[in-house]
Amino acid sequence: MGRMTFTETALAGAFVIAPKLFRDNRGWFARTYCRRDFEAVGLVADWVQMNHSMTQQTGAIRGMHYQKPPHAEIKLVRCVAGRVFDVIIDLRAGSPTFGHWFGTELSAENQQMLYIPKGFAHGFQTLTENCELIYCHSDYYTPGSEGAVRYDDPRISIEWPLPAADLSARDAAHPLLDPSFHGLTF
Ligand SMILES: Cc1cn([C@H]2C[C@H](O)[C@@H](COP(=O)(O)OP(=O)(O)O[C@H]3O[C@@H](C)C(=O)[C@@H](O)[C@H]3O)O2)c(=O)[nH]c1=O
Repeated sequence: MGRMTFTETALAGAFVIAPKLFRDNRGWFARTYCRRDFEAVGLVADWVQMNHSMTQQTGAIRGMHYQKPPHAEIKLVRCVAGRVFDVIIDLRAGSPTFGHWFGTELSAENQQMLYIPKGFAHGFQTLTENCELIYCHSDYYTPGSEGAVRYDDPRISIEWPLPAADLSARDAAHPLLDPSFHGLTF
């Protein structure tokens, strides 16, 4: 049976997932989600929405986004064209890694996915032109519940691989984290 491999990151509950590619003369086939396989490692999510984005320019950053409770969501992210540096920030109140970030390369070539639990902000920087990401979400898009951390917030200090380019006006203008912010509680 072709199982994907799950590797927990330094941020507990967040996993890099590598699907097994079944290669043959035509190309390959891969299972990208299986409730049974996910449940076997304790990951339980009911996906209610899927999103797809395309980002043209190399170096572009989208993020760092989350939805506030009660609309906090689990996300599963995969890159299906190009290469991105995908980043999450642990914003869970009381987490031993609160405020820490983790980044990993997701690409159409490595077909890896990032499983992002509730309580994390997420974003990415494109490493090539024309990057496409596909997301599964466990909650509905709820505009009034959006939260964000600015990509260059000094309290987090994400090391982006390239100079930042082509942010949305909204992403460029997120306020810095308030010193009184001690995380999201559920
Ligand atoms: C996320 C989202 C956006 N939209 C609309 C709002 C807006 O007019 C347009 C573009 O939205 P944004 O500028 O928020 O797109 P973007 O900056 O790509 O937002 C995404 O960023 C990455 C990092 C994530 O993690 C995603 O969950 C999502 O927040 O699409 C929806 O209708 N449904 C959705 O689920």
